[in-house]
Amino acid sequence: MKNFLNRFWYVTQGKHKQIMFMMVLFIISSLLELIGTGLIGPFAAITTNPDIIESNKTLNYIYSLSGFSSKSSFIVLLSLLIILAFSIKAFATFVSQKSIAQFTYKLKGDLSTDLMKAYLQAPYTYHLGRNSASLVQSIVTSTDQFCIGLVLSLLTAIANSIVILALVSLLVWTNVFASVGIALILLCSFLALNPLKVHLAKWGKNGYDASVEMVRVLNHGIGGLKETRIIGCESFFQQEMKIAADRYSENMGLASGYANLPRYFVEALVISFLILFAVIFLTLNQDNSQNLSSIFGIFAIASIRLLPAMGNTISCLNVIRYNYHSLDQLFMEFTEIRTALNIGDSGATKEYSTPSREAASLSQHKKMLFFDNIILSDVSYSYPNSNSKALRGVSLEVSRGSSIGLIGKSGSGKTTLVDVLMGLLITKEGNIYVDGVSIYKDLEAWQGLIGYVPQSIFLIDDTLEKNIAFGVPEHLIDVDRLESAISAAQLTNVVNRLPKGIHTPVGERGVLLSGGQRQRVGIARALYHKREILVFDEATAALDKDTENLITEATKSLRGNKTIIIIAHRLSTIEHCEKIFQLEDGCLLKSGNYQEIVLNN
Ligand SMILES: Nc1ncnc2c1ncn2[C@@H]1O[C@H](COP(=O)(O)OP(=O)(O)OP(=O)(O)O)[C@@H](O)[C@H]1O
Repeated sequence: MKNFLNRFWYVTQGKHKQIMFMMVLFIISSLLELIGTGLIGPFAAITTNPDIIESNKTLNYIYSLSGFSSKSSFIVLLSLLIILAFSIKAFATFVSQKSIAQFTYKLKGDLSTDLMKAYLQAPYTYHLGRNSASLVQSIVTSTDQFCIGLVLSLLTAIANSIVILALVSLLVWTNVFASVGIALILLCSFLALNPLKVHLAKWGKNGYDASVEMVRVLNHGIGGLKETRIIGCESFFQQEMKIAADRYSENMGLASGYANLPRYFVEALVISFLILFAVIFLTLNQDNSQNLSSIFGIFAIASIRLLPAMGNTISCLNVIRYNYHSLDQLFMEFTEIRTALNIGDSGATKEYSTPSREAASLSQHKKMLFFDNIILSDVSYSYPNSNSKALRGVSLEVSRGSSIGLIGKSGSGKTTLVDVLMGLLITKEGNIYVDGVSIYKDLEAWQGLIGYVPQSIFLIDDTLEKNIAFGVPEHLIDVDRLESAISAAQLTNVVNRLPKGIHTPVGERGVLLSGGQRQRVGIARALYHKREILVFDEATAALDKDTENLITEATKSLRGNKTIIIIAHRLSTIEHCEKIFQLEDGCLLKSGNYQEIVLNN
């Protein structure tokens, strides 16, 4: 329980005041419920026999205080009080229920946004070890299960518990025997049904895992649709989806089906007890039917409100149980990410300011001064999950405005070197200087200088314009800058041929564009954001000769203006580079111009 509360408090940081406010609302509505229900019993007794007003001490005292001269006027007052209490109670309950609903849905929105922000800020190595399906599940499903399943149920259970407590106090005051009987029934039911909670938690967790699996299978099968079609392995993914979906439906079906069992069980027992109690009371107190009608008045109302409240609370507790893992999941996500953010990348010891990515537009990134050169000094790097070094003591210099090529066998460390250079991976050994200043002094400003064109460009399912001005809100897109980026990336003809020009949607992951066009969109994107340093990661490896030439032309035209770093498999793409660095097994093997490195070998 303590563990649950600690985690709950941790995950709902910043919402505690609202939770307290709702608690106060629940208490007020419960007190009104108590007053209203408490008045029904005496009211029933008085209407049956008005003489009770004089014979009952309390009623007689209130009657004399009220100053009414007739009992019928007093009964009218009593009925008005009851109507008033129930009306105010109905309003207070409505307000509290509304606040619960608004609070939980707002909480879901806030948690999803916080998670997204945290994932975006998390070190790159954090993502190397995570499956994107599990991140999607955390943002979409865990927050849903936590807020709608757990928090909503918890608040409803607390609200109901306050009502139950108030009504039970009323019952105890009315008839101890009946109340003790109900309490015993509840205790026995709890003990009998307790083992169910273990199963509910297990079913809930299995259902969640199965839904993560479903997203993973979907990503694999549909994400790689071309390969899936050509290889003809649709049935494999269908089968995988069926297994995950069956597991999901079986577990979630059991969890939600059995969550209501205790409710119906307890309701049946309490009703049976009340009927038996009435029969026994009548048999033993034949002469005291007025007292019985008063007791029954209270019991009837209490049953109308108490039984649903009890049943609802029990159901809520069970819903909490099968959604409990979502609290664990979110707690783990937030602690892991916060730890990762605090220690930086793979426990890096360098001090640097954590990039804050809150700028509305990437083009408004602050930038580091860069007039002279970039120097990598004795840089080594090991991936967190690996014992061997992917880079070993690499030192090199890149002058401003120059074009350099990185070559080497597969696995020699080219991508790692570029990732370290871009500040995605943080070195533990060595340093990187820009005009003599370490990039780790201000990584965000350093990254503000870099444009990255990977082999496989990530395109969003939106217009060409938004793909080029990636991350910039539509109303802030600079049309002139967009046009010159399109022209420099040799995309003008492509745009002219598109039915809606730059406003043409490119399809999911750019399926409506060819490989070479996608590549050039990547270049235009880097240019739009006015990056000084352009990094091409095997940008031309998968293209035909003509398209490759077009792209090489585009990069050539940038010579002198931009500093260009190209990872290349095709040596023809780096012919125009001033300097070529060859890597082998994480070390810099040699460097020189194209003649020295390529032609002479
Ligand atoms: N995420 C990772 N975790 C652990 N080791 C990795 C990771 N990524 C790469 N490596 C290892 O680091 C070394 C360098 O890999 P890198 O991708 O930088 O080579 P590369 O020269 O770019 O290869 P390619 O030309 O095939 O892309 C390889 O031994 C590789 O196995």
